[in-house]
Amino acid sequence: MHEIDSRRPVKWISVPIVAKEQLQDVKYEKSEGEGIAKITINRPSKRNAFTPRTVLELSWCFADARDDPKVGVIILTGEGTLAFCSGGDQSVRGQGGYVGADEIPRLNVLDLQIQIRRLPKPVIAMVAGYAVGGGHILHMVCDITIAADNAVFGQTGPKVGSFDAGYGSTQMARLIGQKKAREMWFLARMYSAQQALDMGLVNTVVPLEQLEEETLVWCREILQNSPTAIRVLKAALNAAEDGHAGIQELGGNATLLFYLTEEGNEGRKAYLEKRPPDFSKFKRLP
Ligand SMILES: CC(C)(COP(=O)(O)OP(=O)(O)OC[C@H]1O[C@@H](n2cnc3c(N)ncnc32)[C@H](O)[C@@H]1OP(=O)(O)O)[C@@H](O)C(=O)NCCC(=O)NCCSC(=O)CCC(=O)c1ccccc1C(=O)O
Repeated sequence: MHEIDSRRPVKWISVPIVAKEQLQDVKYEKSEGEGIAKITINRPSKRNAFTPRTVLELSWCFADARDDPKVGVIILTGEGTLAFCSGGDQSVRGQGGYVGADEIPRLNVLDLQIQIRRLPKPVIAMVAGYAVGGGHILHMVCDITIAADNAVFGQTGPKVGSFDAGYGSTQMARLIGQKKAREMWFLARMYSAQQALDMGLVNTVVPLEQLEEETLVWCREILQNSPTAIRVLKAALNAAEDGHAGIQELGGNATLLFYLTEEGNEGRKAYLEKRPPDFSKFKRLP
């Protein structure tokens, strides 16, 4: 039998990181003088269906919005009035996932869902037209959904041979309850904006022509409130449902806040000054 030498030396090859490129499938905008970022899926001829490339571009934009200290709230939307997003682009679906230029099959929208969920700023889905399949899940993982009166919501997975057994199922059940979630997935029906509002799937419904105006009102109201309070509340609401990952997210916020205190800095300073830390002046509050 051929012996494998598991102690053989390794050869490390330096790998260049691909730099971010021009956006093709997504529009990324920021409001002048205000802390609002808008990310728009820009494939209206495909009802804003996403490919691996679209998802990658969305991820770049969300990362930028996360890192920009001037941004306090992010809008996710779709180009045009016919669709927010119609889910994975079935024309690039291959064996084992959606296939892009690199020919690797991916389900990278799952990473995007996590990125939105964990982003420490509110993400508002601004939905006109269809939010179906993976597009429906994207709006569900956003913190708030503002729907136009022409919005249509639904899961098509069981019709096209797909399903999301992650947030697409569990978060849906948290939002609308187990019975309704089973109905939505098993029957794969479409629901109007009003029905979605009645189920607790969206926060409000407004006339299509007022969609952006109303979304901006919500954004501006959020921006008037404490960013740290909102950040920790988002993490707390996630933590109750996300197990260890949720606690880690909430815990990260506690560490961040501690790093901002004199007590937290005393430990760091003492280490760098090669002296014992003096925590005696810090109160032990009840
Ligand atoms: C959205 C519709 C109901 C809109 O209907 P209508 O307004 O009549 O427009 P059409 O004429 O049907 O469409 C116009 C044009 O767009 C093309 N198109 C629309 N949607 C898609 C799509 N998803 N993929 C590819 N192409 C699409 C359509 O073919 C037309 O093109 P022409 O060339 O003009 O003919 C309706 O379009 C519709 O039902 N669309 C399909 C919805 C759907 O089934 N989506 C896929 C669901 S499965 C999914 O999203 C999986 C996602 C995923 O990656 C995933 C993986 C792992 C775990 C979880 C997930 C996850 O779900 O997130």
